[in-house]
Amino acid sequence: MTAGVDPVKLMKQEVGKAAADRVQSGTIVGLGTGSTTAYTIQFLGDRLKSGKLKDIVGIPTSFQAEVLAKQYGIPLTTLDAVDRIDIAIDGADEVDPQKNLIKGGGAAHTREKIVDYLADQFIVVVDSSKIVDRLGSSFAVPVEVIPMAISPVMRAIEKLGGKPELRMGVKKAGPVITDQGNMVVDVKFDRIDNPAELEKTLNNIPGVLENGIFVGVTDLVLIGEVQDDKPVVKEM
Ligand SMILES: O=C(CO)[C@H](O)[C@H](O)COP(=O)(O)O
Repeated sequence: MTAGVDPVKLMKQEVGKAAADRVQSGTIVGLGTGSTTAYTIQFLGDRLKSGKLKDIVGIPTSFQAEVLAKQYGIPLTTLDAVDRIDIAIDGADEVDPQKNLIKGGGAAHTREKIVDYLADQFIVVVDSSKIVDRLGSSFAVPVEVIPMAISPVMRAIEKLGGKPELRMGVKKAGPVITDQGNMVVDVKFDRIDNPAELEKTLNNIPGVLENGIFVGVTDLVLIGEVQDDKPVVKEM
């Protein structure tokens, strides 16, 4: 391992690069959000610049992804201009053995779900700490809520047995505001037995825009691990 370099950062870099390696010229690419996909976006930009990759066009899943794509010279388009996405690459906060996910650690799960679900191939990039036996083991479920509905939604979630907490800003007074101008409630459940059912139940509460449970959509998970002091990428 390179002395003094954070091993998690190295794993994220390696896995971000491995995902970028799977993108082919002439494709429409969903660009995920977070610190891992930031490396993918950077590597895609490098490849375009060197000519190894040609004619890709990106669809960002957040303002962060859009800014990074512009910084690294990736041309962008919108869902109004294309009717399909070839490949989407995105991070996750938890991955279970069925490749179901919790996402939304960066409050971008609504746009991420739209883009990732539209892709012919959806690749998830994570470091090994994100792999869990059961969703909800360590991460709360992010739920994007329209601001005027915050109180009734939090009450409805409590009735479902969840412990909701309004996500607060860091270096910003008050709640986190999403790219859509909404708020995020992080919901801890004692145990999630049926992620597919919980995903639907949460989305049925009036005022909820989208939650961060992704079921049955992941094609491939690339997992960054450290082995013999070196970062390696495994597939699931
Ligand atoms: O869902 C997300 C943002 O809403 C991210 O993909 C998720 O939080 C993982 O981020 P990171 O790669 O920084 O660990």
